[in-house]
Amino acid sequence: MVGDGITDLEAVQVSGGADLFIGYGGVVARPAVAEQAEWYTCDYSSLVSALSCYKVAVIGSGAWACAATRMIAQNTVGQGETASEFADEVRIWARSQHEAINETGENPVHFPGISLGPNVRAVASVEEAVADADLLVFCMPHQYVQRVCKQLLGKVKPGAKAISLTKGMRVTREGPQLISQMVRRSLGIDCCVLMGANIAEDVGAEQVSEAVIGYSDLESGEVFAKLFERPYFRVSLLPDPMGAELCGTLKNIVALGAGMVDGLDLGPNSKAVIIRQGLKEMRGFAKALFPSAVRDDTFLESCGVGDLVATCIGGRNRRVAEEWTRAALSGSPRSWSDLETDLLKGQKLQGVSTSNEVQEVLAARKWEQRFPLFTTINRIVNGHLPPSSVLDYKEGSRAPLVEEEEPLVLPRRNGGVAHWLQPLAAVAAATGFGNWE
Ligand SMILES: NC(=O)C1=CN([C@@H]2O[C@H](COP(=O)(O)OP(=O)(O)OC[C@H]3O[C@@H](n4cnc5c(N)ncnc54)[C@H](O)[C@@H]3O)[C@@H](O)[C@H]2O)C=CC1
Ligand SMILES: O=C(CO)COP(=O)(O)O
Repeated sequence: MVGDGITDLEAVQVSGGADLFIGYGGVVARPAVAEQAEWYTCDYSSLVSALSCYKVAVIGSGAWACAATRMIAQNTVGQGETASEFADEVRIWARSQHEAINETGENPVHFPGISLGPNVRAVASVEEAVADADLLVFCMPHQYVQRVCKQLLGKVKPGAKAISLTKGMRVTREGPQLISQMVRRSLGIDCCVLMGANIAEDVGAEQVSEAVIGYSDLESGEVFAKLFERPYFRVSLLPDPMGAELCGTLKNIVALGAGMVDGLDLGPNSKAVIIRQGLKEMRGFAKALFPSAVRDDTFLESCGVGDLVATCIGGRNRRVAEEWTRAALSGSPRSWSDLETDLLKGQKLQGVSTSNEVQEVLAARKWEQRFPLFTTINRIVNGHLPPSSVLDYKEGSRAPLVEEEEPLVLPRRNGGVAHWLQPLAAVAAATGFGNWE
């Protein structure tokens, strides 16, 4: 309800009345109305543009979701009052941490010690988060996105735009499906991607970082670039959304290989072998899936070589794979899920399930030997080869897959029967990684 009289104020009723009263003082200015109205304006054009400014919802509240929310909130704070492009408030869907975020301003579990911003409001329900939002920022571990999309069917504002910060993919009966494709298909809205070398804690500490926004619709890409760009966060637009998203997804597999190299106590030369071959297979896989869409240059951007290097040096996939390798070599193997719980404290490991998903595609298309590093990492992850095989990836990709009970003949360099691989395979098989919710 918009009005200028005291009786107009009374139109707001809990049941059956107006939800909100906007006081208008452009013709007659009444002090009592100005005082009691939830929102008061004397200027019609600022009212119209304030009503039409973009409302933002972030779906997810993990480490990267919190760092992203913080950047967005820095860009939108105070904008609503000056009737600019974005509404001041940023809503974040936080399943279990909403009360803590609203009370303390930070997520004490996933992103402790970093304030998200005074204009951030956390909600417990994803439906409430997206209710009247124009810009939806999807940022959650990839295995949960499909379930959330199903929950949001019919709940998203028509004409809303989305962007996915999630790194991962799904394999359906029809073949691989990127997260942005899933959002686009299930919710019927445009979906860009933001990908880059973006370790959440470093972005939260405002260390200079860069990212690309992969877009199909330039107008959407430009809106999201304005939403994210900060002096410490450099955003460029890239007309190759699929290439960018596949880079972000596949580098998590390569980072597992880099962690294995660290667990084997090898140095930078050996890690460079993994990074170089990994980049080659990332490009090969992306171009094999989408030959006419994926561009070579994409792999030289922050989403490509940038993210690959950052994750192979400082990412969670690298860290967990290092510990997994050390445990395997010590003769007391630990499962991936056990290490995830222990080391990541509620954050999620994406590389193991992504490796299994990508391997499904490689097996279905008989591409295993075209992608020897991906294949070898997958066999190591599942306990069919020892971690030391990671650098012998050409041989590893040729090694026959064996049943868990059978003795395993190692690749030539190591020789002999891997007696310790049997418990390792059992531990790996018990991970449950690759299960979608
Ligand atoms: N953390 C990082 O440095 C970066 C992460 N990414 C990517 O962003 C995506 C999200 O990562 P983070 O925000 O770091 O999340 P995270 O790894 O910190 O995981 C915690 C999140 O998972 C959610 N979650 C846990 N169990 C759930 C369930 N059963 N159903 C629904 N949600 C559940 C939690 O609510 C929370 O939002 C991932 O795809 C990741 O690869 C991308 C760049 C950097
Ligand atoms: O994607 C990331 C950095 O860009 C983070 O990778 P991790 O999940 O391995 O930490």
